[in-house]
Amino acid sequence: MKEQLTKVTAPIRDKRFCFYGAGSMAEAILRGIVEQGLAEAGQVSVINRSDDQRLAELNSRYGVVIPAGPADKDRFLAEADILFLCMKPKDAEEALGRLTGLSKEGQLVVSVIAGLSTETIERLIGRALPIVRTMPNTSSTIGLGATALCFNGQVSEAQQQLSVDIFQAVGITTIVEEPMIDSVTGLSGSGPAYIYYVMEALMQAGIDLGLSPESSRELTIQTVLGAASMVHQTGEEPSVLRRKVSSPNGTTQAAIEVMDRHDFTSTIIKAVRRSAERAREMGAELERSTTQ
Ligand SMILES: NC(=O)C1=CN([C@@H]2O[C@H](COP(=O)(O)OP(=O)(O)OC[C@H]3O[C@@H](n4cnc5c(N)ncnc54)[C@H](O)[C@@H]3O)[C@@H](O)[C@H]2O)C=CC1
Ligand SMILES: O=C(O)[C@@H]1CCC=N1
Repeated sequence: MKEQLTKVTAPIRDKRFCFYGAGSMAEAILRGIVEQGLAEAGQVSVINRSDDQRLAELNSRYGVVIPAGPADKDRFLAEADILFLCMKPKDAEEALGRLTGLSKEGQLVVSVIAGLSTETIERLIGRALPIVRTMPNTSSTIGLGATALCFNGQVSEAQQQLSVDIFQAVGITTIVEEPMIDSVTGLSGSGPAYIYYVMEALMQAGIDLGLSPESSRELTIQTVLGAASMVHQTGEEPSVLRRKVSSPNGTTQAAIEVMDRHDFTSTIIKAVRRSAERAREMGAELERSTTQ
């Protein structure tokens, strides 16, 4: 893996961005672009299938451009210099089919769709285009996202840098080879949900032990925030920090022994592997269903 440490340097003033799909990932990224000053809101358009209220909401929050009617949707798609594919995998075939005949030479396509390969995107659109496949996560919403990117052969160096700049506006970025995107999906794409799941369990445990729901919630949040920040700020390995919490024959050791007896580590590893495998399956299903 090659780390990308480049931070956003200059605003992009000469490009039009279009978000095709207006859900949580689209909002996370467009918010970063606008609020970090990477582009003016007037350079960013967003379209979805049918929920006009959702588009109005995005317009009022960030000032981004929304369509006045169906003709605008096609115009935004056709005129975009950078087109973000932000629909669910199940909607990709229909949505990408609409781009055939609309997409223009050299238009940069940036996909966040889990499982969908650059090759399948190119085939569904029906022409050779520069395509960036990414796997961000929902923490992009608050600028703490983790995004992996890979590029097909048509993406120029300037377009690679531009893509990195965009995702740097909402967190950290890493460039990987395309097969690794599925692994990233298993780790950091789905990862926030694993941590939320652990938090749900911790909160429940606190309540079971007699704490109020409010106290249990606050203590859980601060514990997770503090632990992640400790790893980040001290640079120490989690295993080292864990040992510092664990006194011999003390309370932490007693808890970890319970986790070990229930295969905590191997359960997490299996879960991440299954998520990555599911991403591959989803890609293969899409490939199969769209070539029949
Ligand atoms: N939610 C997450 O944690 C992550 C999601 N992803 C990927 O991001 C993509 C989007 O996910 P979410 O934002 O969570 O989904 P979402 O369900 O919140 O949003 C999907 C959007 O696509 C639009 N859409 C669907 N079909 C369309 C069509 N034919 N034309 C125009 N718009 C259409 C919908 O109207 C909706 O606005 C998915 O492919 C997912 O794999 C990637 C990383 C993390
Ligand atoms: O669950 C999913 O399929 C998407 C991809 C990564 C996170 N959420």
